[in-house]
Amino acid sequence: MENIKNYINGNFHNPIENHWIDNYNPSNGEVYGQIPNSSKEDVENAYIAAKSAFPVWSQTTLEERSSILLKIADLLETNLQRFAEAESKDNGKPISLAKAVDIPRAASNFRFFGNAITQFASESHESVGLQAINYTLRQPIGVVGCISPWNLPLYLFTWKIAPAIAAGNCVVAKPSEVTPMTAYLLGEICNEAGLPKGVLNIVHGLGSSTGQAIIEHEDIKAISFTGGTATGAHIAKVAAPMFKKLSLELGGKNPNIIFADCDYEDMLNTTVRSSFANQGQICLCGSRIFVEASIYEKFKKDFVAKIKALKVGHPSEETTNIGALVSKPHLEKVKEYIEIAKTENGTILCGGNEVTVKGYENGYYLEPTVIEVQSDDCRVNQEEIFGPVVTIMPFNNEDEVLIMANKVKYGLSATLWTNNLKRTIRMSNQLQAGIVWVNTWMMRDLRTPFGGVKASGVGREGGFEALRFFTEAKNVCIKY
Ligand SMILES: NC(=O)C1=CN([C@@H]2O[C@H](COP(=O)(O)OP(=O)(O)OC[C@H]3O[C@@H](n4cnc5c(N)ncnc54)[C@H](O)[C@@H]3O)[C@@H](O)[C@H]2O)C=CC1
Ligand SMILES: O=C(O)/C=C/C=C(\O)C(=O)O
Repeated sequence: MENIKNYINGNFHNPIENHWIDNYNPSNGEVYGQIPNSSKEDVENAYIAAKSAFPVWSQTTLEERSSILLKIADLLETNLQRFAEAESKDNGKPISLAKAVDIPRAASNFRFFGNAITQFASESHESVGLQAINYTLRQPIGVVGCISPWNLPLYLFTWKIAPAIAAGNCVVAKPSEVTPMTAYLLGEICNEAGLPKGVLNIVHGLGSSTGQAIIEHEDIKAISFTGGTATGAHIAKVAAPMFKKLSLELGGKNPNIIFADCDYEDMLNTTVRSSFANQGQICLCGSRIFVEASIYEKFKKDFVAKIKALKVGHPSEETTNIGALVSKPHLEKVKEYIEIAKTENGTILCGGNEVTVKGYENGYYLEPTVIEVQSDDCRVNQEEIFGPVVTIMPFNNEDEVLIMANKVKYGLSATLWTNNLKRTIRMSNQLQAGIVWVNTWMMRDLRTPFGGVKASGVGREGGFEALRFFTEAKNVCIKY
């Protein structure tokens, strides 16, 4: 059994109340370890450690902070294989993906913010004619909370932690209870890199107990959260009366809009990825595919052929394209949507069934599923499924597809395939999304603002936006 512990003040602890949760391996459905279900007292201990570390950490020079973050990045890279294996086992994702994307990006998060903090500057304003000068300080907030989901476990956990500590805060962090393993391993790396005790504290447990204790804590002054929209709404409700700073990165139901004038092969290969990467469990996946009518039948045939060729298999096999879904309840949720599609006159063009992988019969495997829908209003086209399921339907013109693209409650990302420059600009201006990719998908430059509009969230992560979130601006006005 691979049991894990809380990381508080640089040490590893069992939960005070000795409550534990089973940790499942999605590839075979077996319990392979236990994780703490931490209580309010554990969160309080984490908070006390963070609070004690803050006076020194917040005054540590930028060079010193930077060098520790860069060391963590190096150590993650040195331990790539171990972390990738752990991520794949905990989450069900193909090990090839964890090795190529998840763990390298976690290292990049630390390296990026280790460098960014040395370039972060604030503004000054000369009040001309009033003989005064203003300068703005950007001071760390204090103790902040970081709560992350299960789909990109270490990738998203570190996307929050790295800017928080780079900016001089101390952190109480909680990874998803469904995928806690790499966050646990990160504690060891932080100690080895020389991160002072208490700067980062990691408490494990359920959202309703451990997570709730973090968001309810009066002195945890900011919460950075990625996860479901309903959870985000709940966090906003709890945090608002305490005037906490909030960054909420929530769900998506992103349109992938394909015009006939695109580079067809590039579009086709990228659309396979944007539909099914990570078993479709990325908030940025293009789960609603709209195709210009003149190429619809050709696209349908070519796309379905490519999807049928994807290999669903054990995550440890290098040839696997689609691994296991993260949990049994999640598999059941996704299957339910496939049934809903049938009642809505959707046509299952391929997939739709569970897959039995030899030797791993109890794993949570599902075929990548393409559903042709009759209308953009149906539930499978409106609700976040967050699994290997996409819908496709044709459109006739730009105005029509723009209306359909925007007619959902979400507004995270949109992908546009076209070589028409004027159309690109027109549509990018009007798409209701925080991120628009044109002729690409999930190309990430960590300096850019990242986040959504409408029910996809509040605030932006990435680059200096994240450093601004994790600091308070204080203006100083001096009359001379
Ligand atoms: N990145 C994204 O956009 C994600 C979207 N989702 C969507 O949300 C749906 C539900 O998935 P869940 O695993 O239930 O996501 P969730 O939103 O419940 O979990 C995300 C994180 O929030 C924590 N959490 C839950 N309740 C909390 C509370 N009351 N206070 C503080 N923290 C809390 C969880 O423990 C986890 O660490 C998915 O089916 C999917 O549609 C889920 C995960 C990631
Ligand atoms: O690349 C990023 O910074 C983020 C990617 C994905 C998510 O945030 C998500 O799936 O929640």
